[in-house]
Amino acid sequence: MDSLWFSDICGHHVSPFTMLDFDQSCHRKHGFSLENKLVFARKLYKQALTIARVVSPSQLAIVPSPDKEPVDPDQNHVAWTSVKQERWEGELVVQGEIPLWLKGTYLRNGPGLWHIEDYNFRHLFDGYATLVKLHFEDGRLIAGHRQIESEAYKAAKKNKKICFREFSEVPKHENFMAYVGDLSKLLSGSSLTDNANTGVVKLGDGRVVCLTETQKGSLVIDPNSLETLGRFEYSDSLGGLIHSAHPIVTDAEFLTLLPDLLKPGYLVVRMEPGTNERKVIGRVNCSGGPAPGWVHSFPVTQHYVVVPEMPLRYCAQNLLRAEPTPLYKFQWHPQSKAFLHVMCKASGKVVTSVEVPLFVTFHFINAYEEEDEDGRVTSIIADCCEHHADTSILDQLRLKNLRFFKGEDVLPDARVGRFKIPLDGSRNGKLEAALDADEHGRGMDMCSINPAYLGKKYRYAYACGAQRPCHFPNTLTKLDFVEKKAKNWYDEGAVPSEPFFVARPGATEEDDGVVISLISEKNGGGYALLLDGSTFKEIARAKLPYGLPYGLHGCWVPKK
Ligand SMILES: CC(=O)/C=C/C=C(C)/C=C/C1=C(C)CCCC1(C)C
Ligand SMILES: CC(/C=C/C=O)=C\C=C\C=O
Ligand SMILES: [Fe+2]
Repeated sequence: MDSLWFSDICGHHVSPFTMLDFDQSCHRKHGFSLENKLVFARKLYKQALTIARVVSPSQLAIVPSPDKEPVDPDQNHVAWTSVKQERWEGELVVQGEIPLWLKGTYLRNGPGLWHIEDYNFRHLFDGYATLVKLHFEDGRLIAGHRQIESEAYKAAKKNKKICFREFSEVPKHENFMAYVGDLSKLLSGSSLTDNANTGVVKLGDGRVVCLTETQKGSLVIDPNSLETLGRFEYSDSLGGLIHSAHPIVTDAEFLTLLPDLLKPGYLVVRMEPGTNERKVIGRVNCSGGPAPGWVHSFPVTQHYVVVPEMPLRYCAQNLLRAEPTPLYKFQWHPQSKAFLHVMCKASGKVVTSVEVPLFVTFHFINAYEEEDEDGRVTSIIADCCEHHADTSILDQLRLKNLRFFKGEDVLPDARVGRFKIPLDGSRNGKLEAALDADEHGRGMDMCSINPAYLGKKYRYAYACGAQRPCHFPNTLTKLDFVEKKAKNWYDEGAVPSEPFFVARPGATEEDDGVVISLISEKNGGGYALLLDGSTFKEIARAKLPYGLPYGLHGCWVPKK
């Protein structure tokens, strides 16, 4: 398959995967007419025939495959069970005390529906998005959840089958012609999902947007009713089909990375509040590999954007496959090495690109600049939830693995990986654990910080850690990078979601605030939990009428 190349209508030889950027690349080079599109469609058809000759039928997914995942109701923790109903809202009875200063709505997004009819999805990341809200006011708590009405979700419900390409699921085709049709839709991007199931952000202008890794999966929602209001249309002509699922969002800007699959690299872009137009800050070329590394997230300092180039790279042939590979749409290229690039936010210049030890991360935690006594920036520190350069965590997040826990200690080890990037022209950066990983049970992911410390030297982070034996992060942990200690919260059999820090208005201490998490209990129940940001002790909890599935990332919408 590596030798399979498409040629675009302009005669450029490009890999099938770079054709995903077809609109962008051809437009840039030649403009884009209807006539060109037709010529392209004809060529595409011929190329699909070529692919069909070299790829086995199971890889093409023409034949519906009998790949239902077994679901054992006794083993099925509510965290990994589809949400019970489309929507619900109600006031919760609070045990303990919600601080009166906590006024606003915590929103949490995540993949909450993992089946259509009797077809069960395979991977945690495939589920249709469920948005949850916790509205705090006057010590009271109103909760609710609602399915996000993406095109992918609506089409699946209407047609009773998967209709778009999800993280690991691919629509099944009745026959070869249907496959060819779908292939062309893949290349134009129209068959990609808009299932915005990863995160939710509040833009500086107040709009609230749910996101995933496809750009079309940027959906505006109403933070009160949780209604899906429509697609967030980027008004620029930057093109491309994918972006980082975790933009950096402040009241002043929205920064994100657009991987360039045609000429391996990344565009660093910025969007101002009140606009839908992303403007290019600069471009980074990859230092290794046949394709850019997966960029689920990236960190910034006050003056720089750090662009990670992981050896886990986007992969053309895995994208075309219908049956998931252990690394899904990605491939591990250790020989291509790992790099971190540093771009100046003001000028767009790449000030350094350093090789670093191989790493695997979904989530960067924060980054900051280190200065010498004359105030010159000498290096950058960038922290992430690092999986010891082991990609097996991706497969561990298959629903089959999450649902069948028999008490074995199978969660792969993770740590807070701390990169040190020298700015003196040296070619290599360092990677070490920021604290002993035993402090948090060698589980580490789903992090948050006090947002006032974004890009600045910071002391605390909140994340999910592990109490072993376990198969998934099952604790909430507060990390102290000065004392190199962690405080852990644990409830036997419970699956907590990302601890989200909200600062007390007027606070001067970094950890003065509360930490919010939603807990899925082993008995099928669930509750909202508030911990004190400083002591990390419980201050309030409120039982939900039924347990909710696991969720990913959240945001805070303060009450105006
Ligand atoms: C839920 C989560 O964290 C990640 C979701 C990732 C998705 C939906 C990725 C989708 C993709 C495609 C459908 C095709 C192109 C590659 C890729 C961005 C992985
Ligand atoms: C839930 C998760 C990793 C857990 C590992 O310990 C990763 C989620 C990634 C997407 O947002
Ligand atoms: Fe994420």
